[in-house]
Amino acid sequence: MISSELNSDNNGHLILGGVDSVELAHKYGTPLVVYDVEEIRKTINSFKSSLDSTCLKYEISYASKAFATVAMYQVLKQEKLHTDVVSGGELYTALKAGFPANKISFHGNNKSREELEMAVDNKIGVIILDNFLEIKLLKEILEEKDTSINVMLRLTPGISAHTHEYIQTGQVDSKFGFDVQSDQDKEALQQVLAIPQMKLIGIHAHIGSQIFGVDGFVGLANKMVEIAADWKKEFDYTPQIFNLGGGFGISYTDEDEPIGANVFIDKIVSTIKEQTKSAGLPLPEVWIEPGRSIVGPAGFNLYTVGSRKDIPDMLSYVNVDGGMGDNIRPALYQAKYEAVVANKMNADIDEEVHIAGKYCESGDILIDKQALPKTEPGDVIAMLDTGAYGYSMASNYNRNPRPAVVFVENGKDKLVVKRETFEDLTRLDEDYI
Ligand SMILES: Cc1ncc(COP(=O)(O)O)c(C=O)c1O
Ligand SMILES: N[C@@H](CCCC[NH3+])C(=O)O
Repeated sequence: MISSELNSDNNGHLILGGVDSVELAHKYGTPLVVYDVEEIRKTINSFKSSLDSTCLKYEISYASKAFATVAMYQVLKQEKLHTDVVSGGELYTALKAGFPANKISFHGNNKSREELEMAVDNKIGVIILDNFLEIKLLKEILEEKDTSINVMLRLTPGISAHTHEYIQTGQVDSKFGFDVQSDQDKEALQQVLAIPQMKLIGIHAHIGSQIFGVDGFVGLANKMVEIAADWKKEFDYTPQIFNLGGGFGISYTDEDEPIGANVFIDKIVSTIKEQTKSAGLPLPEVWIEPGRSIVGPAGFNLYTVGSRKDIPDMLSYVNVDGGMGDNIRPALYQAKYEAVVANKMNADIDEEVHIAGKYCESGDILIDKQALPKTEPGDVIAMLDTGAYGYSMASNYNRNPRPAVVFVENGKDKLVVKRETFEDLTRLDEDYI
């Protein structure tokens, strides 16, 4: 979200979902994570309408690692989306939220026996198999329980997306999936086809996250058709679903130029249509797994300004009451963000500063250089586009409690995750002496 697109009232207060963000900061305290739910729904609908126009069968499976709480799964359920989970914890949260089990995909490069059993017992929609041990474990579980389940194979297609190396996943040297270059995909296919309790419904690949170019997705679509054609010829098996993962980039600063969902989808689908036609394959169902693009722009982290350090001839540090514990991304990926002063939206820009967190790490700088009006202790800073991989990657570093989360929509606010307390921090600790 570009700061010029933000709404403010006559008092110069930032308005989120029809609610005064400064009042939210006072009511719930800071740091506070706020989601504009209408923004989430709008993005979901734009994915839906782009996919509707392709006339293909499709599913949008929200990647819940981007932000997974009971309330979020309830919104997804209301919007009739699928979701993907990557751990027993995400699966538990989705089920606890009443999210339909048959719309859940389970990912992960090292799912435990317990996690696989949990997925089988709850009859989830599909397990996305990632490695040979998992095929063996799942086979044992299905035999023991005398039941069956849908599976897909996650393939490593050998495609490098242009993004931060920590969030690339499709290149050959990746911990995820069956390597296509060395024919692990064919070995996995043969193993799965020989297990009557596993119903292989499709193939999956995910090339990375925060991707701006369509080339990687077009390359992936081509590769999937190539793989499917190969499998048909050698094994007489044709996957009915192509799941192309997520990774659609968003704009954190004006350096980022995201391509609309419609452009990605148009390119992916037209490639699949052309290539399957020339390979003599039926049109598959297309699944995508957007995470960041659905929740990223809808999220805002609110902080209160505290101390300040001015150094001659250098940028000043404006220190806030949160930091890397509620948003690790700047420290981990050198991710860039923008911020505004939520109670001074109409004030003139006065200076450029570092916005620093309160954690005991020199690297805990939320924004390296931000133009702001002159700030004072007590001002509320709103960091924009923090909705993906912010709260979901939060930690208790320095024994700071994790923030509360509030949903806003149509002028109403609702606390959806309570702020952690100091008691929560010691709840699992045991005495030693
Ligand atoms: C398998 C898989 N699907 C979907 C996603 C979601 O990606 P993004 O949040 O970039 O859309 C990820 C994360 O990179 C992933 O690993
Ligand atoms: N956590 C990453 C993206 C997730 C990658 C998941 N495969 C980020 O914050 O950008």
